[in-house]
Amino acid sequence: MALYANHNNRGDLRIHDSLDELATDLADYIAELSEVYMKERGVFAIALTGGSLISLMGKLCKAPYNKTVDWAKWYIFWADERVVAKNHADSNYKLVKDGFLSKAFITENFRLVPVVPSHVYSINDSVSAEEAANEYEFSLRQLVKTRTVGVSEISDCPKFDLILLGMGPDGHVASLFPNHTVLDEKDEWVTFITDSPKPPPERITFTLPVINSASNVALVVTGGSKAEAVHLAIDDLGTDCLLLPARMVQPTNGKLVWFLDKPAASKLEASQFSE
Ligand SMILES: O=C(O)[C@H](O)[C@@H](O)[C@H](O)[C@H](O)COP(=O)(O)O
Repeated sequence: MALYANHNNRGDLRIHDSLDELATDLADYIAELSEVYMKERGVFAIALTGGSLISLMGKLCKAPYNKTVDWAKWYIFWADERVVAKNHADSNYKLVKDGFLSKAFITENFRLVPVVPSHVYSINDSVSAEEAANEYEFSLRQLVKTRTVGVSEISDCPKFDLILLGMGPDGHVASLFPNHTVLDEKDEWVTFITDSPKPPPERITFTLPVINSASNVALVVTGGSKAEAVHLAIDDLGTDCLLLPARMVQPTNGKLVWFLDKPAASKLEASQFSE
């Protein structure tokens, strides 16, 4: 059985006994939001990352979601991407394509989960990290103008309907790593780094203002190696951990939800939970 809690300003916690249970809850959550924004805006703008998140989203390609979700209205983005060729094993696009989109593209004879290929915004993999980030931001600006992606009420930032993030054991999210100057970026929507502590070194990433302008942000974090970072990102610990990237995820007008398994949640202060 899952445990649910609301932890002050650190969002809703959904803690699951098994990865299978977590994956079902995650698929329900994404499908529900997709329906809400389809009704409200006519489209659903979702940003993904890489990592284990993508296989945990796998249930969306199966019944009932493959029939109930209006995939043709989905617009898919990456909150971070490694600057490698799209067919490279390190590519977050390839991960999503193989694990999800290959089951999701409309082709002539194959309509399992029909996401429209032109609604999938992968990076230009034939230019430098800086150029790729600039081009990605330029595309986003066009889509914000047409409101395919919403716009924040309090800044000019894009307002994604949902940004899905993983978290590393060091507390990084997207390609926002601890103690990196990229955390201070306030003006750009999409920026680049060439010195990622986690390989490969060259990446593009949404900046914190963009992540924090989303309507919904979900952090999907599993495994005991993340337990300390989960504790630092969620529990009330004074000022010491305020610069942990995952703790800096604080949607201004949006909703934050944590999908955790029990090992990832094992160092959280326990008093807050109810079954
Ligand atoms: O490009 C990347 O490296 C990923 O986007 C990265 O931010 C990932 O989401 C986390 O490292 C968690 O990954 P796991 O869930 O696989 O541990």
